[in-house]
Amino acid sequence: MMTALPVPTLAAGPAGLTLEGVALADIAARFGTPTYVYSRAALTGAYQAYQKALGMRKALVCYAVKANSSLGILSVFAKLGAGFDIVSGGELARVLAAGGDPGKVIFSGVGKSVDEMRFALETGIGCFNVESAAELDRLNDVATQLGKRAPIAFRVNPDVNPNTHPYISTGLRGNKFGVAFTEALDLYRKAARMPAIEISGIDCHIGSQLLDPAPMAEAAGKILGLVDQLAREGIHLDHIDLGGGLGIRYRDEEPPTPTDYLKPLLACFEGRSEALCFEPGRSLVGNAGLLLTRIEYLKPGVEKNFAIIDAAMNDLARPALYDAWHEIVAVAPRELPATRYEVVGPICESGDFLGHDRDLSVAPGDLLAILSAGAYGMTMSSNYNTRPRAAEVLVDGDTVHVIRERETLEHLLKGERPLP
Ligand SMILES: Cc1ncc(COP(=O)(O)O)c(C=O)c1O
Ligand SMILES: N[C@@H](CCCC[NH3+])C(=O)O
Repeated sequence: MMTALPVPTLAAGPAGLTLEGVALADIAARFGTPTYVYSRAALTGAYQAYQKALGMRKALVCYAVKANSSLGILSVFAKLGAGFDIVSGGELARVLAAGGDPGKVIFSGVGKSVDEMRFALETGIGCFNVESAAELDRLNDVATQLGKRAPIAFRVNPDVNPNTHPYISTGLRGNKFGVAFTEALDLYRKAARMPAIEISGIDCHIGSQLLDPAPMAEAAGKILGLVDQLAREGIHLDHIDLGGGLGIRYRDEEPPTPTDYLKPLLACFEGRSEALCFEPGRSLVGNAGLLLTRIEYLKPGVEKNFAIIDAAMNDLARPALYDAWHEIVAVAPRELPATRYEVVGPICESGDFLGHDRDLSVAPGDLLAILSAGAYGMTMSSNYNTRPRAAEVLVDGDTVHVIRERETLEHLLKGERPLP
């Protein structure tokens, strides 16, 4: 059964589940619960799968920081030589604090503020992915004031349906992201005349949790047509950024490997001189992490039985937000017939569930592992119900590093004051 689980370094041992050989029960005893637990070997393996798929191609993998922005995770990728895709000044500060190379940073996002542009220009980031005409004007002004030139790519919206959840699809005409395909040529012409703008590339990202390479290959074909048209006008690009989006297995999905996903894209760019760039998030971290939690109570109900755990929607929002499925397994299943449970947290919302109808052989106090929680888990967590956020640890062979201490109530109340 364990080989069917999506976390590559998770295994069943005599003392229950282990990650890279370290017992999850020991981690819970040392650090408490709820705790996010990551595997360095799994992070490294996921990054290397991209490197292998890219082979000798001139290419840069820019990890999408929004998927998991903890310094410990960023430092693993920085040491591997990755670039970073950021969407805020805060994410840039994190990349720098983790030892990332600013020259390998690309800055995406539809709402860059003047302060964020200034910070990024002063830091010397690799490229701004510009998402509107107004942003281009603002960037030209800010760079002029600083006496700098801003390297840019336009994020072009190719109007391709990625066949994913509507909340995480970004490349359709009706989305807020990027500049319209039909508008792109004129914007490049305008940018080419701006003194503080340096045209560097083109970018496109159509959505997340993609399980089929075909929509991205269609988008790449459209982008390529634009690149050639620009070249005919004397506007030559150094790089082509094909975004992120490759999906992972949460339940029974069969996502392509990076090699299979990139194959049709690389075929499009065969023999071309531009560097390629990718912005994967979920596929680098999603299955390298799990959320370790303890059952507080088992509560039989009239219609359903509830397993009430010490993690909640504030720790992992994806089930409540997207009705997303995360596999939930007992760390040390009991010799009991399985009971069907609603796995829920302590928050005062009926939407506070981590999983519906899960068959578990457990008793109160037992540990559960909520799998595939490495991406968009901690980064989307909150303090709702004044709940301190979970700790995070990273397993690295025999060593378990605390990469984020559990929040305390002092952290939560800091900066607030009652009226005098
Ligand atoms: C601009 C941009 N790049 C990269 C990503 C990373 O996507 P994923 O985590 O699906 O690889 C996202 C999120 O969808 C994004 O908005
Ligand atoms: N937050 C989403 C992914 C959004 C991707 C960001 N562009 C998720 O948890 O699946």
